[in-house]
Amino acid sequence: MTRRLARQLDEQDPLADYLDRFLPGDDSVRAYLDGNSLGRPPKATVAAIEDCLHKQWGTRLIRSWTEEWLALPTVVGDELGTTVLRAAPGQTVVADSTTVCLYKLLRAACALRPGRTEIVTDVHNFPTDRYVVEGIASELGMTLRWLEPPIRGGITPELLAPVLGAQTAVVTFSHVAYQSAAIADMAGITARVHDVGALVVWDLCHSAGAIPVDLDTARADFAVGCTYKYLNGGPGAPAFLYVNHAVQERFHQPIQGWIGRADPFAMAQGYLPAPGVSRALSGTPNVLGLIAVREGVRLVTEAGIERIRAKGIALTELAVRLTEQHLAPLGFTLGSPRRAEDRGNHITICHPNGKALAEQLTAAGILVDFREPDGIRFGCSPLTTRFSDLPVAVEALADLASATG
Ligand SMILES: Cc1ncc(COP(=O)(O)O)c(C=O)c1O
Ligand SMILES: Nc1c(O)cccc1C(=O)C[C@H](N)C(=O)O
Repeated sequence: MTRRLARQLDEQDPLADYLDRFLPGDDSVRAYLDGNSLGRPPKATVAAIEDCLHKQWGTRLIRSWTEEWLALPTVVGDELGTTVLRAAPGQTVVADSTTVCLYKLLRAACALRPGRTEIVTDVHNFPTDRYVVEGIASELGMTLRWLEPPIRGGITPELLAPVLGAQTAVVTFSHVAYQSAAIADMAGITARVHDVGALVVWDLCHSAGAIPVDLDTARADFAVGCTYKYLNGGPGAPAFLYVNHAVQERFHQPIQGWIGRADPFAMAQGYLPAPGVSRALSGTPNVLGLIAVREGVRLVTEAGIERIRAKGIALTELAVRLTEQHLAPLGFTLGSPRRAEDRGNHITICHPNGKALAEQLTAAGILVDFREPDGIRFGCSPLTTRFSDLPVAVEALADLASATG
C-alpha cells in the first residue's frame, strides 16, 4: 500500500528525471539517504573535470591560471550566490573549507566590533562551529554566551533576549540544525542581533541547495556553507562564504595571503586587501573542486530551488508519516519539527538503540547516518532521493527494531 503510494509520487514527481543526471552507483545500495552528508556525483562533473584535465591543465598548462582558473572563486561564487543564496553579485566566493571560512569571518566580525567582549552561539550548533568559536574566544580573550534552544525546535528571535546585549560582538548559528533539521528564523534573528549593534554569521551547510535562502533580504552580514551536501560538489569540495556589501570595505580577515591581496602578481611588499569580497581569499584556489562545485550549482539552478524545496517537503512529509505509522509503535520518536515548513530536508528518528540500528541499516544497503545521542537521520536530497526509497528504509528499520526487541 505504502510502496504503491510512493511509486505514484515518483511517477508524478517533476524532478524524477534528475536522478539520471547522476552516476548510478551499484546494487550494494538499496536506498541512499545520506545526501545531507555527501551528495551523489553528477555525470556532468565527470565530463567537466575531464575537460579541465585535457584542455586546460593538459594543453594550456600554466596559462590556464590567468585564462580561467584565478577567476573561478568569484565566478562560481557569483553563480552560487545569485541563484541559490539570493545574494547580489560581488558578495560570495568559493574557497577553503566551512571551518576555515567560519574562522575568517568570525575573526573579521569581532574586529569590526572592537571593545565588545562576547560571542554568542548555541549548544546544538555543529561541532566545528562550536570549536571555532571557542578557539576565537580564547585567542581574543572574549566570553562565550551559549544559547540552549530546545533540541527539536528552531532558534527564534524571542529566545535571544537573555544572551544579547551591549557587549555582544558577533552571533553565529546554523540556519538548518544538523541534528533536528529545525530551521532558524534568519531574518528575525538577524534583525534582533542588529538591534544590539552586533553582527551575525550564518552557517548554511544544511540549507544551500536544499531550501530557499535570501541573504540580502535578511540583511545577513556574513554566511558560510559547504558544497558537498545538497550542492553535490563532491568530498572535500571547497566551501563558500558571503560578505554583505555593507561591511566589505571595512572587512579584514586574518589569513592574509597573496590571492586575497590587491594585484597579487605585483608581488609587492606589505599586504593590501583586494577590493570587494576577493579580500576574503587567501591561497591558491582548488581548481578541480571549483569545477565540481560549478556543475553541482548548475543542476540546482536548473531544477530551481522552489521546486527542490517543494519536493523536499513532500519527501520529509512522507518520511514523517511512515515513521508515525510504522516506527512510533516500536518506540521511535521524531527528532525533527513536525511541521514541514519548520524543518529542512532531513528528518531525525530517535531510538535508544539508534546507533546499532543505523549500523545495521547501512550494512543492509540502506545508507543513513547516526548522530549522537540517539538520532538516525534520513537525508532527502530532492534531486536524487526517490519517494520509494522511504518505505524501503522505514520497513527495514521496523524489521530490525522488531527483531532486536
Ligand atoms: C552545520 C555544519 N557546519 C560545518 C560542517 C563541516 O565543516 P567542514 O566542511 O569544514 O568540515 C558541517 C558538516 O560537516 C555542518 O553540518
Ligand atoms: N563533512 C563530513 C565528513 O567529512 C565526513 C563525514 C560526514 C560529514 C558531514 O558532512 C557531516 C554533516 N555535516 C552532519 O550534519 O553531520
